[in-house]
Amino acid sequence: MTTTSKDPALLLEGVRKAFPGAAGPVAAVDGIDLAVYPGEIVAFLGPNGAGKTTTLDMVLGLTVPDAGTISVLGTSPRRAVQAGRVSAVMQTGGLLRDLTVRETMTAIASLHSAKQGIKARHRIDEVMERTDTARIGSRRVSKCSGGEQQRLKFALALLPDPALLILDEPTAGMDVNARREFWDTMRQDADSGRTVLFATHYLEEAESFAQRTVLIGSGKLVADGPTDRIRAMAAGRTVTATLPGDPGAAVERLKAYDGVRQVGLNGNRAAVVTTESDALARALLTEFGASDLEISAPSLESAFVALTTAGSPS
Ligand SMILES: Nc1ncnc2c1ncn2[C@@H]1O[C@H](COP(=O)(O)OP(=O)(O)OP(=O)(O)O)[C@@H](O)[C@H]1O
Repeated sequence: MTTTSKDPALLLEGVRKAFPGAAGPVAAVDGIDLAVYPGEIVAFLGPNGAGKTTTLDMVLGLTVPDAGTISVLGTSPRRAVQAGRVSAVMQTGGLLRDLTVRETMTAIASLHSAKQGIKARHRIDEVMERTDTARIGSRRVSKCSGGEQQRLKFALALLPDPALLILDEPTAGMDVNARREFWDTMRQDADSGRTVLFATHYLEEAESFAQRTVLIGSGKLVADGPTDRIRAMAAGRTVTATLPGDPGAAVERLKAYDGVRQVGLNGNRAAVVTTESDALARALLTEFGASDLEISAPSLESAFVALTTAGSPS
């Protein structure tokens, strides 16, 4: 099948995947629709267990969806991987500890199919320069730091010059410096027009690298849009206050305020998740006669939970 620049590089429609659990099947991915277009760099952001890895495994043809369809560069995930058009840096997947960095590159290049292999072998030097692995070419993998090993995996993924690159938490376990170095390398590659989808726990990584962020929680898409907009949603604060009179009626009024994402009530105490905490605090004090007001910044994790349970924002 031929593709045009308007065709998505990646298309997921109604994708579902469940795993057996003690109390019956657990939906790891619960009906995901997603289109990623050529040249886009998209962060797949979500807390632990959100379904990121399961989704990426299906995109790479490592597992098959229970329902729904996935098209990668106009073909099936498996075919796209076999043709070297999509490659990945995954969390698991080991390197051979006794080989040097350069030997690893050469060995993997020779594993590509005949046509791909010639192309990959010709790219070794260029890719090693680009990923800053050339200077550690003669180092044994076992002597490389976690960050260096991750850069080597990245270099291996670039060997077939894939149109689509999938990264599953590529900086997991790296310290701040190694993480920054990794993203600097990635950024240099980004100009090449490659489509990139990367899973991360870190909002900062989404912010510094992706124009678009897809937020996932409990196997469902919670939000999808420009990263700065997602940031504003996740950066909401919780304003807690005691309400006089009939708190039930106040809850309905509070929901109508700008920036309010969720309103909870415990007795007379209301907890409001909002992106406009100053304005809401002012209104609570002046218009609602509220008292004992507190404003807290939730962790990213709890912001995700609030967003997930607040329903899908537009
Ligand atoms: N092979 C499996 N068998 C049973 N349950 C699984 C399996 N793989 C994933 N799960 C469950 O599916 C859900 C989604 O897991 P997944 O690894 O996709 O999430 P994630 O967003 O990648 O999380 P993390 O950020 O921790 O890697 C979790 O509840 C997980 O426990």
